[in-house]
Amino acid sequence: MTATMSEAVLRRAASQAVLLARQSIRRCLFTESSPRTSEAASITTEDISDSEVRVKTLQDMPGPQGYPILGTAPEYFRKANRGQMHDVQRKFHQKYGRIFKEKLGPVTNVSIADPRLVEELFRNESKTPNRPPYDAWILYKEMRKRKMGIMSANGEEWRKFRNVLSKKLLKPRAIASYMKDFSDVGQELVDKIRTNQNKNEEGREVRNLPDVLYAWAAESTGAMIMDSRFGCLKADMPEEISNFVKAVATSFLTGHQLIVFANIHKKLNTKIWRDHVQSWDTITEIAERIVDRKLKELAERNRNELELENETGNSLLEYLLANKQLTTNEIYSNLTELLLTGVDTSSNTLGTALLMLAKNPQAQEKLQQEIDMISKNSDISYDELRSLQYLGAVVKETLRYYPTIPINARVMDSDTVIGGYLIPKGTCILLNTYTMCRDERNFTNADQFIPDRWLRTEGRDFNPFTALPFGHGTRGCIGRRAAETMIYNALIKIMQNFCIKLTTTDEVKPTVRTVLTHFDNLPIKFCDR
Ligand code: HEM
Repeated sequence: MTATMSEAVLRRAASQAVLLARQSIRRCLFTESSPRTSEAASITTEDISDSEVRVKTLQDMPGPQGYPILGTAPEYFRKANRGQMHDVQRKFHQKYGRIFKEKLGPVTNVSIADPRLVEELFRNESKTPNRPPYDAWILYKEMRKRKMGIMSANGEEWRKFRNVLSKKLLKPRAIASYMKDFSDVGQELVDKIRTNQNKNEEGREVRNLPDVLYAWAAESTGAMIMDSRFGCLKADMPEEISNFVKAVATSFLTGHQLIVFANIHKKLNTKIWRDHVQSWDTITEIAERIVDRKLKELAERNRNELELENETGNSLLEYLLANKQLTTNEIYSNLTELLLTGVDTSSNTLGTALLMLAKNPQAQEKLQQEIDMISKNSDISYDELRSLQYLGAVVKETLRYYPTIPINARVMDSDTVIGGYLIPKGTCILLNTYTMCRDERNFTNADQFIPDRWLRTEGRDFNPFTALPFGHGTRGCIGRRAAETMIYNALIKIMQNFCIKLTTTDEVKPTVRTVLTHFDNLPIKFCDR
């Protein structure tokens, strides 16, 4: 027991654990709406042993010893493990079990990889959950005196942003209004793929495919967030926009390099830090220019008319400007953070989905058959899109097989019991989505790509807390609906035009730099259908 934990806290925690154990048994045995899992369904009172009910402390928790002062940090920097944080964590879980602790320098993190523990964590969340701060973003914002946005803010400030933005981003009707844009951008992606195909090959590779997918994501997200068509996929893309797209990519890459020791990089003014600052400056400047242009345009329109429309009809930007709950500076910062978050995640998810389809020709054929049922020449509605079951299953299976965010995280804002351990307030808990999704105990044939497992007819037999690629709860991904809608639209257009094939038989390994990416090696080619 650590000195900082009072008896009262421990007693409260112990009774919390007993209560949780009882609730968990009751839920599993009697509640229809609880996650149905073969494992959970077979839990009995005997499974909750005495040792689980008696609360333990962090000191009792297993975990790697690590090196003096540095802890396990060197493990992640070893050559073989670089960019493989998801796999290092998986191996630690294989050795130490479903919950372990590790010291990274002076900080102790806890990792979990069991859907029941994930559920426990989410059920204990406060109304304003926190993820670990993205230090590089925070340092930049402090330096330039910029406001935080939905990604970087915490507490009541975050809640205000979330409430305002959810009204537009989480409502199906609001997302449905972007269908035309997403479909048009999907067509532009197909055109760009054709332009960039190497002309002398049959089944052609595409030059700079990751950049093309990045540009697609910037164009789709921009259309939704900024109410602007940037022209990222056009041959005559303006230089300003080209710099903008590059800046978005640089900001994420350098942001990842700055995950550790961001403050030291800032103090020493290293190249990584300077590039990071430069990319944020570019993004902010362009984002602010777009918002200002819209503000001017709106000032010339009838406000009452605008306020009436703003629930569904108007774009996100018009809605934010009309509803006035956020200041102009808050709008700048929120739109920029939405754009930054949306582009990296969506482009990499689409890239990985294409790779999985290339690797699994049968799944690709089945998807093409479903898509061929819809007319090539008429616009598809949002409801029709959501009814394409196999398309949804392919994207879900891609995100299970290679979750784009392989490790989610929370910083608990009160002492919490998870898995029978009292975890002190302020501890960072890593939720290992990748590890859980590749665990045979959670998914049958976990190392195989089987979209059919997501079809309603297949009687899903896994715990929904195992595969949460968009996170969960009030802090879960606010762009989920938008991301799915833009990815579905892009896949429809691609499948209508091309068959995708692998260009290598070698093993293709992803790397993790906050997002899991195949952009360092995406060996696929596009053959005309
Ligand atoms: C397939 C693509 C995407 C994936 C896999 C993804 C995944 C995630 C995950 C795992 C989180 C953390 C959730 C949590 O903490 O529980 C998250 C948060 C977030 N995502 Fe996404 N995301 C995607 C696309 C997008 C898009 C397109 C946008 C913007 C339009 C977006 C905006 C955000 C924001 C703003 C947050 C922070 C929400 C908050 O703190 O309240 N995401 N995303």
